[in-house]
This record gives sequence, C-alpha cells and structure tokens, in this order.
Amino acid sequence: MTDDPEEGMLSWDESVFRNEHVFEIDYLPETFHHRTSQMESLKYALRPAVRGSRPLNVIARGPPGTGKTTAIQKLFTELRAETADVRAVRVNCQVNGTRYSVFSRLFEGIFDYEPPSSGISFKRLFEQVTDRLVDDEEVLVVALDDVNYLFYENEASDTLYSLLRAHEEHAGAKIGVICISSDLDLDVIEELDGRVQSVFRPEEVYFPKYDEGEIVDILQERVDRGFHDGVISPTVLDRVAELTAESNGDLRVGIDLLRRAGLNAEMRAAKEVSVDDVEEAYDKSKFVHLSRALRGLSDSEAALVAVIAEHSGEQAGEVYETFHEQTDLGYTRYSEIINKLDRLGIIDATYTDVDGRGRSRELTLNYDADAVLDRLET
Ligand SMILES: Nc1ncnc2c1ncn2[C@@H]1O[C@H](COP(=O)(O)OP(=O)(O)OP(=O)(O)O)[C@@H](O)[C@H]1O
Repeated sequence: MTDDPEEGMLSWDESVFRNEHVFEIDYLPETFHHRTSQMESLKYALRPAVRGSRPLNVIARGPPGTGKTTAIQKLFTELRAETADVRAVRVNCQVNGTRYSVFSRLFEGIFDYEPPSSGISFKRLFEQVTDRLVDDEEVLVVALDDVNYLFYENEASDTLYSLLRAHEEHAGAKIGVICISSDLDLDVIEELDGRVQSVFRPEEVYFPKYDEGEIVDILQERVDRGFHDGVISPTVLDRVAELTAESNGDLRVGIDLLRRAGLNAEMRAAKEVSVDDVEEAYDKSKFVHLSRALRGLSDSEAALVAVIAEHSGEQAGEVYETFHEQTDLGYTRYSEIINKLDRLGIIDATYTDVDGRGRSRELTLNYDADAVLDRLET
C-alpha cells in the first residue's frame, strides 16, 4: 500500500488504448468469427467468376451491424488476390442513390479514375464500362451495399435492369450482382419490376443477429487488440455485450461503447474502464444507428426530420405547411420523403381517422427530439 494519490492513475503520456484505430468505423477486422456459413454461401456464388464465367447473383439480408459489409469486403479482398481477371466493386447506395451514380462508381472501380465531371450521358457511361469489361475479358462483381436506398429513391429496378441485362446490349459482358439490405421489411424481389424479376434469381444469404455469447467473443478480440492488458475486465465486457444485445445486436454499438468507455476512463485518468464508464458512454453509443441514418440524408430530408422533431404527433397536412414554408418543395416530394423516413425507421407515419376529413397520416418521431436535433446540427 502507498499513500501516493497518483498511484493507479494515468500520466499524461499514458493511454488505456494499445491501438485506438481498431474502434474506427472503417477498420476491417482480421478475424471474422461466427460468419462461416455466410462466407461459404457467398464464395459458392462467386466461384464461377474466378473461372471467367458470370457469377450467381445474391441477396444478403440481415439487421444492421451483423457483418454484411465486412463479409463482402473480406471476400472481395480474397477475390482480388486470387485473380486479376475479376473486378469486384462495392457501391455504397446510401451515398450513391441513383443508377447514374452507381455506374459512376463502377466506372471508377474499373478505370481507377473518376468519369468526366462535365457529365456524360448514362448510355455513354454504361458503354464505357461494358466495353472495357469485354475488351479486357474481365468479370465484374458488383455489391450494391445498402441497396434499400435505391428502392427508397425508385432507382432499384432501372439499376438492376441495366446490370443484369448488360450482356444483351453488349455481348460478352459478364456481371454478377450482390444486393445487401438491412431493411427487413423490404421484399427486394417483390418490389422489383417484372422485367427485372425475370432475370434476377438470386441466392439468399441471411445474417442473423449475433447473440450475447457471440458478441462477447467478437468484442473480446477487439479488446485484446485495442486496449492494454487489464483495462477491460470480464464484468465490463459482459455489460458492453448486454447493452449491445439490447440495441438489436448491432455490433457497431458495442464497438462504439468500448471506445467511448475507454475515453471516459482516460478522462478520469483511470487505468481501468469501470461499468459506470460504460453506462455513461451508452447515452451516446445507443444512437450510432440514428447518426448513421441521419448522415445519409439530403438537405431537404434533414429539414423535414427537423420539422417533425418540433411537431411530432401532428397530422401530415399540418406539418407540410411548415415544411413548405422552409423549403418551397411541393406535396409530392414531401410525401416521398415521408415514405423514405418511415422506411428508415426515423419516423412513424401511420394512417389515422381524422374527424370529418377522412384518413390522414400522423407523423411521429421514433427518437428523442433533442437527440435528433443535436445530431442534425453536427
Ligand atoms: N463477426 C465479426 N467479427 C468482427 N467484427 C465484426 C463482425 N461482424 C461485424 N463486425 C464489426 O461490426 C461493425 C458492423 O459490421 P458491418 O458494417 O459489416 O455490418 P452490416 O451488417 O453491413 O451493417 P449495415 O446493415 O448497417 O450496413 C463493423 O465495425 C465490423 O467490423
């Protein structure tokens, strides 16, 4: 025992973290446990590409934070290492929500530079992509990540039609498509046009929620890489896993919790993370899904979220007046945005009977208004 009050405290140049980078959003984990069968199914679908044939199409579905993107990234890295004759390109549809921008990203993935910003027609963009594939005898594997966003923008059928029928326009073009969706209410096949349904016969790969034991396993690995020994006790890790499981099993919550709890411990100059550090961190970490959904919104969509935050529980007609004053947008666009926000789970838009005026939609915010407004500002 010592009376030194500094005992057990972090000094200025010390950190609880061994490698904070492993908690960042774009960190690709080296080990990927509990996804063996999904990886096998995806490999089975992509195997023909390695032999120079068109791969099988795939729909990968599962709730947020269950490893879908990670699986594709790992697979694409392996594919690229295996052969130079396959181009594997992942397109983030939350950011590229139209057929044109999806093809711009494919162009970039194939040519390694962006298409001319002066704007070329879609037809020209499409031709350049397919010409190059045929000339170089390359197979293209496209992962449409967060494909649900293409559906919200009514761009899904056109995009898939162009990809899946590319060989009809340009003989010899070989393209396989992996659609990744975290919207479990979206029936991808059902919502496509008949002309697309007839050519899109995907293999289905499901990513279930991780259970608490699996979460502990996966996070233990992150803890070992990210923190110094003894910083996270088993009790603390169990609490992190419990809170992650409560947040729909979204692993992003657990990873964010570990990082924030580590920062909280450092704030106290403590060498160990306590359960209180975790509880405090959870006030912010529980909103990672919300933050991600808000980040992908356009200005007018974000404007409507802000209006609904101030008018939660009101009828769509009343909310429209405020929205229209602020943005000058018409009712059709307004309705489209409501549908998108509803499908993203940011709001609930439910039909109710209004006295004497028939049925109208009531708009309710699904999150705490201050939490939403804070995140819209940053
Ligand atoms: N089995 C696993 N092992 C290690 N890390 C994992 C595993 N599964 C997921 N992760 C981590 O969890 C986070 C979320 O994973 P990922 O982005 O792959 O989920 P997703 O299913 O694509 O989510 P969304 O549908 O919201 O896009 C990432 O940081 C990823 O590194």
